[in-house]
Amino acid sequence: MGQVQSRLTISPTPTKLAWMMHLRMLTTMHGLCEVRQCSKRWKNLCPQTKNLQKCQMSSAGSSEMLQVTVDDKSGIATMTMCRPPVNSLNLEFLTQINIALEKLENSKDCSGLIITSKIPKIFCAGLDIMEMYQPNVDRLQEFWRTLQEMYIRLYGSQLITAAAINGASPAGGCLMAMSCDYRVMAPGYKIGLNETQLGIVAPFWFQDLIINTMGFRQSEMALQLGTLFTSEEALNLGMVDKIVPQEQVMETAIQEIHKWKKIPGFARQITKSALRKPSIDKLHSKREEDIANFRDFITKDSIQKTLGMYIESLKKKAK
Ligand SMILES: CCCCCCCCCC/C=C/CC(=O)SCCNC(=O)CCNC(=O)[C@H](O)C(C)(C)COP(=O)(O)OP(=O)(O)OC[C@H]1O[C@@H](n2cnc3c(N)ncnc32)[C@H](O)[C@@H]1OP(=O)(O)O
Repeated sequence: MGQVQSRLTISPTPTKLAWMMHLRMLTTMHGLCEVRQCSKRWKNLCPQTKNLQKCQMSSAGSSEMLQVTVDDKSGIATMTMCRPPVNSLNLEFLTQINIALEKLENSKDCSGLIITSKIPKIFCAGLDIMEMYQPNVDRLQEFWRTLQEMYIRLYGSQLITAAAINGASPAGGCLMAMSCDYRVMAPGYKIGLNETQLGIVAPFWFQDLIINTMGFRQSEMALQLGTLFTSEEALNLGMVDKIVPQEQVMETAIQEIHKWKKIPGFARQITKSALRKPSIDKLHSKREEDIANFRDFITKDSIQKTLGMYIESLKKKAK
C-alpha cells in the first residue's frame, strides 16, 4: 500500500507532441545536443545500476548543472541544482529541469522527488535576469514558455514532491518551492515573490500559486509589497511547512516523503489533481496570451531601464 499504485503517464497527445517539437527546436536553436544525448544516456543508465541510480544531465559547456539521483529502495529521486553562482533559471537550465521532470514522472521506479541545491546558502535566485535584459524576442518567448512548462509539470506532478530549501529562494525560486507538495527550510534565509521590488509584476499563475499556498489576504500584501520573508515568517504564514537546521533539511524531506507514501497513492494523486487542476487549466487556456503579455511587458523601454538598474545594483552589491 505504501507504493504508488498508478501514475498518470504522458501519452502521445498533441500536448506531448508539441513538447517534443519544442525540445527539438530548442536543441537546434541553442546547441543543446548534449541535453538530448544525456537524456538518452539517462534512459540507458538507470536500469543497469543496482541501488543508487545516478544521472547527470549537462548542457554544452556547463557540466552537472542538474544532478538527478533515484534511490532504488525508496523510489525517492533527488534533483540537485548546481548552476553557479546562484542557480538562476535560464532557458537551458529550465529545459534540463523539464526533461528531468518528464523522465521522473514516467519512471515506474520513482514515487517521490526532492528538489534541493548544491550551492551554499542559495536554493534558487529565481529567473536569470539576463534572459530578460536586452533580450532576443524569440528566445524571450521560448524562455517564458519553458518556465510555464516547469510550473505545469511540477505543480501537476503525480509524484510526492518536496522542496529542501537550503538557501535563499526569491521569486522564481519561491515559485519552484511552492509548486511542491511540501517545503522544509533552513533558518536564516529569505523566500518570497519580490517581483514588485524589481519593478516587475508576478503573472497571474504566480499569484494563484501563492494564494493557493497561504490564502488571499496575506498573498495580496506579500505580492504588492514584494516581501521577502525570513524562514520563520514564511513558516508562520504557511509558505513553508517546517524549519530545521541546515544539516537536517534533506533528511527531513526524505522522512516527510516516507510519511506521504503511506497514503494510498491513487487516492492521494486524484486528490492532488482535483485541487491543483483548476490553476493549471487556467494557465493552459491562457498560455499564448501570457507569453505575449510577458514579451510586451519586458520589452517596454521603462522596464528595460528598471532591469538595467537592478542588474547594476546586484553587481555593485557583489563587489
Ligand atoms: C499585465 C502585465 C503582465 C505582465 C507579466 C510580466 C511578467 C514578468 C514577471 C517576471 C518574473 C520574474 C520572476 C523572477 O524570478 S525575477 C528574478 C528575481 N530574483 C531576484 O531578485 C534575486 C536577485 N538576487 C539576490 O537577491 C541575491 O543574488 C541572492 C540570490 C540572495 C544571493 O546573494 P549573494 O550575496 O550570495 O550573491 P550576489 O548577490 O553577490 O550575486 C552573485 C552573482 O549572481 C548574480 N545574480 C544574482 N541573482 C541573479 C539572477 N536572478 N539572475 C542573474 N544573475 C543573478 C549577481 O549579479 C552576481 O553576479 P556577479 O558576480 O557577476 O556580479
